[in-house]
Amino acid sequence: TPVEERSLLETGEFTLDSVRQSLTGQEDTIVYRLIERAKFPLNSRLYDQKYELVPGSPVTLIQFLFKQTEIVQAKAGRYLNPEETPFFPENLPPSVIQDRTYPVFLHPPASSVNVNNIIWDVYFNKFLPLLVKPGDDGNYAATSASDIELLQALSRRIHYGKFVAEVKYREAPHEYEPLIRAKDRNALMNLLTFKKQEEMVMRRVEKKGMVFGQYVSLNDTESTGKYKIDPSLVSQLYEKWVMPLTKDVEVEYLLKRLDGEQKQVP
Ligand SMILES: C=C(O[C@@H]1C=C(C(=O)O)C=C[C@H]1O)C(=O)O
Repeated sequence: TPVEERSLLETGEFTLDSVRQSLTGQEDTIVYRLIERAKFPLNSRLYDQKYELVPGSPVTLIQFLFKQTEIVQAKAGRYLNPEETPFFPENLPPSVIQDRTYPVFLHPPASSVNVNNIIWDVYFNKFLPLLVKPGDDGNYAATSASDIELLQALSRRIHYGKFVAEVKYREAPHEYEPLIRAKDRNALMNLLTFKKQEEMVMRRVEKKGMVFGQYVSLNDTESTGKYKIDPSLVSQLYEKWVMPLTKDVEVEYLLKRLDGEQKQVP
């Protein structure tokens, strides 16, 4: 199996390289799911409580369906996996199946970082209107299923920042520790940022938007030059939100990285 497709929790080989390979594999999932969501129009009634699509409840239909989905998936053990972060963590039921155990790689006090409320807000208020055409086809069940899968893929990618941060910390603890103790967010952000890597990611996801978003025809000479989603929108999504939020997760994780750890004797 290509390394991009294996879970690092399976192999236990966490290095900056292997973590980046996992992020690369996750790009494929994100681009496929963008293409799937773009098949439906906005369907804004799903996201607007005033239509009261869930009778007698103060929540939007998407909130209702998302929470119910997480409840079912929690029973299957989804959130025992440290790569997964719930959007509605309150009162999730325990897993009903005998689950495998996961190796502990993350620093436990820092592993609970959760920015899903920000991902939710950015997705519905800023990004979705750019991705889809306006309108309402009433296809709420399929549209919400598509939103849920896409949001879960984005959340998994962004929260992978925890694994990235742990790897970077272990590679250079003496560089990180003073900044963590000083709670210096800006200096931490600078230390963990690799501009060249970010530019590569942006170019690659745009290319994936082109390759995965082609219209396939049996007639070789026929090329419409059109794509199922705008490839530059994919790199915009990464530049404006996915990478900055991944780095926020890295910073938040690092700020908690020394919690519960004994102070070193100088
Ligand atoms: C995830 C990393 O940390 C930062 C975030 C990146 C991203 O979100 O793709 C890329 C480079 C770094 O600035 C990394 O170094 O790979």
